[in-house]
Amino acid sequence: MHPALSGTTLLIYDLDGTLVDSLPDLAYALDRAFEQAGLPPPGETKAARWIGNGTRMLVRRALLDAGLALPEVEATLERQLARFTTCYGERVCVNSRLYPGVRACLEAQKQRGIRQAIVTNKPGAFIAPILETFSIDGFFSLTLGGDALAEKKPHPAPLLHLCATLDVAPAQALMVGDSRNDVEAGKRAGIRTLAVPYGYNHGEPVEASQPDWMVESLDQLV
Ligand SMILES: O=C(O)COP(=O)(O)O
Ligand SMILES: [Mg+2]
Repeated sequence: MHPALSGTTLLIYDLDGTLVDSLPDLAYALDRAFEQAGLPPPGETKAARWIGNGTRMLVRRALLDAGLALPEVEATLERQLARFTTCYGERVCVNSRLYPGVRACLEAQKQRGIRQAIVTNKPGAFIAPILETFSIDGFFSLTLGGDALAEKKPHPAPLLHLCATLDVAPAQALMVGDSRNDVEAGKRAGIRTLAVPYGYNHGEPVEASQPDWMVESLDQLV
């Protein structure tokens, strides 16, 4: 058994970039929303660097990249976010994929009796359609979206809220994520952290955040 699992009674997964490669559908929706606004579609490569702090931040970063001045960004942000939300809602999980090893990892923890949960910065409404598409919704005791609380990762509040709700001490939980937001949130919550290198971390290696462990894929937790 991987050493990160010893003493662990709750695995908290990040969603985008950790369990699911959601970039194709996120980028598609962003491109369509920008076309509707008469702006150039940013494309997948750029979108990959902007994912991680929720959809409002994704759209905000894209508007800034399109060359809009700050007051213009602030003035159009809500309308552009609404366009994006509609486009994404229509096609949440068409070209998204589960990463290799995810299903086996979920099965293995279930067998071990380790509870599993999701804390994502993406809005909660999008979680269920994605989990249902891959038939993995039954593995999780609880899921928490980025709009559930006032604070998002890297703030520790969502992780602490989840632990309190499930009555698990932070020291018995393990945060599994792809980005500095996950590692920082875990550290600030007193939760051990494990990171995967294949997701979206603003174009930087997640090792720089010094997670307690790195694994190439979640197969290593089987
Ligand atoms: O929607 C995002 O920006 C990222 O979501 P995540 O927290 O699941 O990586
Ligand atoms: Mg992520």
